[in-house]
Amino acid sequence: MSKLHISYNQIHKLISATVDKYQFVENFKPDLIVAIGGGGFIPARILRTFLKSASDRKNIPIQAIGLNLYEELPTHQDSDEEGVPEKPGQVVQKTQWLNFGGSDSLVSLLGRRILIVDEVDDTRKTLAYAVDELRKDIIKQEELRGMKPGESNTQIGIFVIHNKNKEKLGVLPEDVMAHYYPAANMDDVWLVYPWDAIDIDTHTEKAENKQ
Ligand SMILES: O=P(O)(O)OC[C@H]1O[C@H](OP(=O)(O)OP(=O)(O)O)[C@H](O)[C@@H]1O
Ligand SMILES: Nc1nc2[nH]cnc2c(=O)[nH]1
Repeated sequence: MSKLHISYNQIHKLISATVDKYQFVENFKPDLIVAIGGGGFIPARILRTFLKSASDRKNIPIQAIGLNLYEELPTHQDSDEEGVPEKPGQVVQKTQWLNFGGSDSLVSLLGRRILIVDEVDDTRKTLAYAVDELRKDIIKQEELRGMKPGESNTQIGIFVIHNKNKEKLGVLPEDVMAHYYPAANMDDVWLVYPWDAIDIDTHTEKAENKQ
């Protein structure tokens, strides 16, 4: 599978341009970011900078969840190659989730405009899983408050740096797709992100040369 290196600068500028392009501070008005780790953490933090600057409001809180689908492919032991493509596993593994519901609850989801952030939408399995689980939590919280499902009018939107143009294995509900904001739409190549680089200078050079 061919690869494309992406630099920190390219990511930063893409995120900035996307906030302007979709005007989603005005259109979606996110008030809670849920970052899918590990790849969603750095984009979420950069995005928060531009959301704050566009809305002139205080920082939007970022909550973290951990989901894992991809497995490393075996490489030669003496290989020092970076950014080796991985293959998707069968099921998404939940390694970390939101803390809510009990008396020690940290996050109320009800009535929020939740923006899920990840770096890449590939097969879409991870995003579909995240939305599904989040919706279950919203319904649980509504039940706890004696509300019917959907009564709290909690909204979910999605921001990704890269969406790959390909057949998707995961399906997102229509109301979520209405607030789906990819910074860039890409061919189906393996994207090598700067946080996976061992040698960041070589990585950045390749990214600048569109390699
Ligand atoms: O659209 P999909 O095919 O579901 O792939 C997208 C997911 O794959 C990567 O996660 P990974 O499982 O590699 O975990 P990581 O973020 O910790 O690297 C990436 O961060 C997305 O969450
Ligand atoms: N780094 C990286 N992780 C992924 N997870 C799913 N697709 C990709 C990709 O193209 N690059």
